[in-house]
Amino acid sequence: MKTLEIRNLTLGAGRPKICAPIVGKTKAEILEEAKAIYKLPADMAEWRVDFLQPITEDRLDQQLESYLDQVLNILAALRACLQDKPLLFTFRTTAEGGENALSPENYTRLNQAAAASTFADLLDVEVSVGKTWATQIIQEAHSHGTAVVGSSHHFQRTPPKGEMISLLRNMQALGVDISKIAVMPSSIQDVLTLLETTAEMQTNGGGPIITMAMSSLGGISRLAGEYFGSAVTFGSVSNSSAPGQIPVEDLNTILNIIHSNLHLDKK
Ligand SMILES: O=C1C[C@@](O)(C(=O)O)C[C@@H](O)[C@@H]1O
Repeated sequence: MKTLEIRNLTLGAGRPKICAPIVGKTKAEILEEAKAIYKLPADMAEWRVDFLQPITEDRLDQQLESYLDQVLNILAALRACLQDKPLLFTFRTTAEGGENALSPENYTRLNQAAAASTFADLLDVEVSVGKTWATQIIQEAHSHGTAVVGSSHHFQRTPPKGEMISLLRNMQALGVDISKIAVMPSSIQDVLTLLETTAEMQTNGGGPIITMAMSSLGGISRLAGEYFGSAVTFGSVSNSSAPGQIPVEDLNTILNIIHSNLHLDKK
């Protein structure tokens, strides 16, 4: 599998990297969470921008300019706070399980502004925004040296394996650097389908992928990335950003045990 270098991290090789989401509603809360993450064994942080209390909650699209100023101001402060830890910028839309919504045009403008600031190392781009918009974001991100995580979230179900593979491959064809899929399992068979998809993608030669089955039923998928081929696992700090996330410190312990166990045969 191709790997991706982000600052001091190699994504797609060795132990999965731990990403801690920041879900504060205000600048003060956001920076407090970033300070806590800086001290934890998290390899990187994700700012879930959709959790930020917008200037006028229901009229985000109309207030875009001031919203962009607010976001970029916080992004600069986050960059300083996290120092060398890579930062993923994510606006998760309500349609994909997030806390806020933007028109496709404004979603594109927000992500392009974040890329142009160069404060974030990676941008999460929901491919459901459409090929034209996604391509514009990816091009802008790459022109500033910002990597892109293509994403697709299924909070109601686990799609069949063929559908998940097509989704992940289509993201790769769009030119993203990492492709991610999150699904909701309703049985252990769904979790196995997700793991099987991950293992199959690992051998297809594309870039790194990130997969998870949400809720406690899917817990194993957040731990077993080194076996099946998921490059990053999201772990909670005080509040989680999705069902089933495991606290960062527990994740670190378990991932380390799995990693050393996997290398026992080589000793
Ligand atoms: O896409 C993901 C994965 C996630 O939904 C999870 O299930 O851990 C958590 C989100 O914050 C992140 O953007």
